[in-house]
Amino acid sequence: MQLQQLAADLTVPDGAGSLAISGLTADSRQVLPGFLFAALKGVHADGAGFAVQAAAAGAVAILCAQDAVAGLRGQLPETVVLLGCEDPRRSLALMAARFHAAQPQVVVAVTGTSGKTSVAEFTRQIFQSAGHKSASLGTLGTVTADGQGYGGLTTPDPVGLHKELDRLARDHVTHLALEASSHGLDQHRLDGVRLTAAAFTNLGRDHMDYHPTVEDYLTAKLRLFRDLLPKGGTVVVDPGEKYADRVISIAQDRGLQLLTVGETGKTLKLTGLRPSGFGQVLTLETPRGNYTVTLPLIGRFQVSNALTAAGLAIASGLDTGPVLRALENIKGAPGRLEFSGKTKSGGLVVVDYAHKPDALENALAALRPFASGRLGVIIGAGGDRDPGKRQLMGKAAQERADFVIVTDDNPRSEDPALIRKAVLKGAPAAREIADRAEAIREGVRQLKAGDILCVAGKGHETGQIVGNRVLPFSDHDAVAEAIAEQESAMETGA
Ligand SMILES: CC(=O)N[C@H]1[C@@H](OP(=O)(O)OP(=O)(O)OC[C@H]2O[C@@H](n3ccc(=O)[nH]c3=O)[C@H](O)[C@@H]2O)O[C@H](CO)[C@@H](O)[C@@H]1O[C@H](C)C(=O)N[C@@H](C)C(=O)N[C@H](CCC(=O)O)C(=O)O
Ligand SMILES: Nc1ncnc2c1ncn2[C@@H]1O[C@H](COP(=O)(O)OP(=O)(O)OP(=O)(O)O)[C@@H](O)[C@H]1O
Ligand SMILES: N[C@H](CCC[C@H](N)C(=O)O)C(=O)O
Ligand SMILES: [Mg+2]
Repeated sequence: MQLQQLAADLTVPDGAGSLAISGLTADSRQVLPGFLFAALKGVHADGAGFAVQAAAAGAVAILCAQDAVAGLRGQLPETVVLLGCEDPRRSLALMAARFHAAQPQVVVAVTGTSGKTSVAEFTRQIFQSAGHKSASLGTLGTVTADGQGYGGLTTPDPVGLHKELDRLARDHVTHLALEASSHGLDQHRLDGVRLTAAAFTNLGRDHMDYHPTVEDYLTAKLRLFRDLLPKGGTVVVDPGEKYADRVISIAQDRGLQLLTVGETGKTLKLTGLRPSGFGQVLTLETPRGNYTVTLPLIGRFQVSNALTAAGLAIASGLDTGPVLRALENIKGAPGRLEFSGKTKSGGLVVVDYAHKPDALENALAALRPFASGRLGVIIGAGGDRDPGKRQLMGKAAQERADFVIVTDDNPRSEDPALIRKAVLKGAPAAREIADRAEAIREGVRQLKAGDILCVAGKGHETGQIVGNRVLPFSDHDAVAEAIAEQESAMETGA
């Protein structure tokens, strides 16, 4: 693609417009001959410091902040075109959207502290049930009816994201639901995505290592509604959620369509809710009539997630009746309150991805009614992530469970003992078992008939990040092994 097409909204230096660009990247290590390299200021490094390496690797153009142009000019060969701009992250994303131009016809996005993966997955399943070739994209990677692709970040970098949207569209995927993380929104990873509708789930404690204040965290999330959703788009929200008023006022100020769900919602108004076996029966008032829906999932929060997903599907043009019928066959996202095993003694083990205080409270509250005996939980906290949430997670676990085991999650570059210590501050009565597999074994050993054990924090993950190595680890596998070991010990009378 020619530089002038790629940089349609920027001033391209004289004579450089016809320069052919063969690819884009913000990582000098990924540059190939003919590439444009975007020099971005990051959390750890300044990309401008890698411009010389990028040029040596074959970059023919460099996108950078306007005030970096003069400094870089002297360091680079004359032939390398320097493209200064106000906001290089935004410009890179818009370029990526032009370079990888195809997108599914309908793209919806969801943001919030918890529930993004679940809402994106439910929305995909509803789209699919209406006969549309569909995908979801987020923490689980790309999920389609054919299976799951590799996942890294919740919201991929803009070049990777637009490449994936282009691939999906070429693969005839017409409907896509994607997760918008606060990091992704703040870093303009989603700019250039053509959205039909956007939803807000909730805002609780997370990522206070990255966002200086809750207001800053909320502001990042609100970008989805303020900057990314175009005029004519629909905002889906439960007005009863904390901070929903901020989302609604943006929708009103910008004249966006508003679709509200939940007890005080108008389009999908929840008028009744009762448990039924391992599910819940919802009664709903809608402009298309009243419905009774049996949701095959437990937990009040899954009701919110299901209604938000239904709202996104309706905002995308699907009919209310079939959308609500589709909820009756919805499957929970992998690793979210997922049944993982049953011990011979009659205890149940559930794997859940709660790794923030609110999520943990909600997951344990959802399980409590099903525990005729004790409710136990295994928790840890990730390294290189918001340290302030650790003690609060410990506290939530101690308050809501009958026994707590504190173990390692993904320590990353941190000392795992110090992470556990912070969690234990909130749960002084907990047992500490560093090794996650051993913690799960011990949790399983504790189970008697009617007890439930919730293994929290890692959900669908298949690795444990220790330092910069990813060691194979799956909570589901560890649970299966612990149950099998216990059974063979019982058989041999050990
Ligand atoms: C803190 C954070 O979000 N960092 C993201 C950010 O990196 P950065 O720009 O700050 O990186 P940096 O290391 O400071 O480097 C600055 C620039 O120099 C470049 N560089 C660096 C070294 C080199 O040799 N050459 C080179 O060109 C880098 O490519 C980068 O462009 O932009 C990168 C590209 O988009 C992301 O990969 C990276 O995610 C890191 C790996 C990460 O761990 N992010 C997590 C916290 C994250 O984003 N999580 C969210 C939230 C999850 C949720 O709760 O839902 C997610 O969406 O997954
Ligand atoms: N609407 C909700 N409100 C509160 N907690 C929720 C909600 N939905 C899910 N949870 C809890 O949060 C955990 C993570 O859910 P999910 O993966 O859907 O959220 P997410 O926003 O995608 O999280 P992440 O940002 O880590 O990707 C679940 O396992 C559950 O414990
Ligand atoms: N998307 C989340 C994943 C956290 C998963 C948890 N197991 C941990 O490592 O903290 C994050 O990047 O904060
Ligand atoms: Mg997610």
